[in-house]
Amino acid sequence: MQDVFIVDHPLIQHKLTYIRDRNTSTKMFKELLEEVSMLMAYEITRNLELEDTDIETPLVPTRGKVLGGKKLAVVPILRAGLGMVRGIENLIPNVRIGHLGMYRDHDTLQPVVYYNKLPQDMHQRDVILVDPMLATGGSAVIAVDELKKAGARSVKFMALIAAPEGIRHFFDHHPDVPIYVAAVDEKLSEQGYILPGLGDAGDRIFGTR
Ligand SMILES: O=P(O)(O)OC[C@H]1O[C@H](OP(=O)(O)OP(=O)(O)O)[C@H](O)[C@@H]1O
Ligand SMILES: O=c1cc[nH]c(=O)[nH]1
Ligand SMILES: [Mg+2]
Repeated sequence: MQDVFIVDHPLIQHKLTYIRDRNTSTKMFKELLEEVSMLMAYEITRNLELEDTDIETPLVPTRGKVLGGKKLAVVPILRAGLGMVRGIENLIPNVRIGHLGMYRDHDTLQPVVYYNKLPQDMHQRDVILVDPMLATGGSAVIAVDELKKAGARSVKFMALIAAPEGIRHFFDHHPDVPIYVAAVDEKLSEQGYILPGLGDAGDRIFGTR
């Protein structure tokens, strides 16, 4: 399949420009990332199943639609993925949250997994995996490996910015998992940073540099 959906609503493009800007404060960075995540989640959840339900308005009985029984989970890749969770929770307050902790080794750029806590009933859940950055794609590939190992019913990957190299690497391993991004940037730097990108997402969210 190899589907890449670029969610480039004008509001998202506007906010993304300020997210990229090095002069944007930690507070604004977090708020903007949350807002963009909510807007992207609106698009990702477009095909959620609905079922009929009978209710009464103050005037007459009627039939309405509510979300069907399909179970969802949001799984952020720590740390930076945490910055995208609240925006999704604003739309789906009861969504279950799993956590996958990993960081890129600075020299090898290989992901190192340090934490895995997923809902027990993953085989019943459709998962939205979130991480702002898809750079070499190494972290996302390992994360989807973990989700598939846990039996996830389906997986969608939502990132803010992707590098073309990362998209290719991701689909080499998981062609069945669609990618949703706000932007596909030009390329990776020699140090494995996305260009033009936004710098180190985790450091900018948590103010660690
Ligand atoms: O596609 P890749 O080349 O694997 O790079 C992307 C990963 O790098 C960043 O995390 P980082 O390793 O900086 O950890 P952090 O979130 O704790 O800062 C980012 O949030 C992704 O998880
Ligand atoms: O540009 C990049 C690449 C990997 N991780 C980041 O946070 N930023
Ligand atoms: Mg980081």
